[in-house]
Amino acid sequence: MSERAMRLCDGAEAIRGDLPASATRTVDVPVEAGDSENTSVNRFSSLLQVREGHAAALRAADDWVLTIGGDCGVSLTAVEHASKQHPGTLAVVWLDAHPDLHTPESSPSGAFSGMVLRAISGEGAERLALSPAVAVPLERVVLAGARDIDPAEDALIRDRAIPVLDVESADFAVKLTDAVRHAGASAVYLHIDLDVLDPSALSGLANPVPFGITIEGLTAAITALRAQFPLAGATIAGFAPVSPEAASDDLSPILRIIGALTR
Ligand SMILES: NC(=[NH2+])NCCC[C@H](N)C(=O)O
Repeated sequence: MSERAMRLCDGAEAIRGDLPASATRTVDVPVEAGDSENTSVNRFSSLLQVREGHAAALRAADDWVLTIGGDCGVSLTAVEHASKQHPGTLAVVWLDAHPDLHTPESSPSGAFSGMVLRAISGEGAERLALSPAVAVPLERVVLAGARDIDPAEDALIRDRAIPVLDVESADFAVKLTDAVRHAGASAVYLHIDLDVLDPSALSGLANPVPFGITIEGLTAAITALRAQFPLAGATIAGFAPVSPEAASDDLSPILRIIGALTR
């Protein structure tokens, strides 16, 4: 396993340790890197395998589900599940330093984590992109906190007029609820890559990007959204602590985010 993958596993495990065991299910991720199967997507075979295990775990759920990653890729199957409960009316709010809007062809890295939102919209990566019945089209996507944007993503954002909200703006929470309402959604899926946070808020970020949101700003935005829209599901991804000690220092801010989602 790569060092990055190991840190993401340790991070998920650390969060799990603080959650009620009866409400938690674990989806195993293969330790071997997996094969690209002649696609331009790294670890393609492993992604399909995790997708299957994740879908099976979600089928057993009878309420909305909080998926803890891992990297952002976990939102693919999680949003698919939520979209089945809200066909044609789900909005996705992508709180992330990255838009993750690549196709395999435009991706600079081949990492699926940089393609997952495009796949959720039903475009891009073949055999991973959601089918038309459950895809959430880009008209119902709101980006918040994206500030590490590749040129191909920037072109798509302009071309399809996808809203990109500045998390440092004083009325961020109001702009966010307005944007979701404008998308005509009746329920919202909240994807949170922890790198949406300012690097000063959390030490366990794989790729910290300056000028992110504070914990207070993030929890206030979550609370504002939940006051106006039913939550269809949520993801917390990208927790990559360098050591178990470092992980425990970060748990209190992460538990505050989980509190805002569930309380
Ligand atoms: N959500 C994330 N951490 N995404 C990382 C994506 C980085 C870069 N844009 C890529 O596609 O490789």
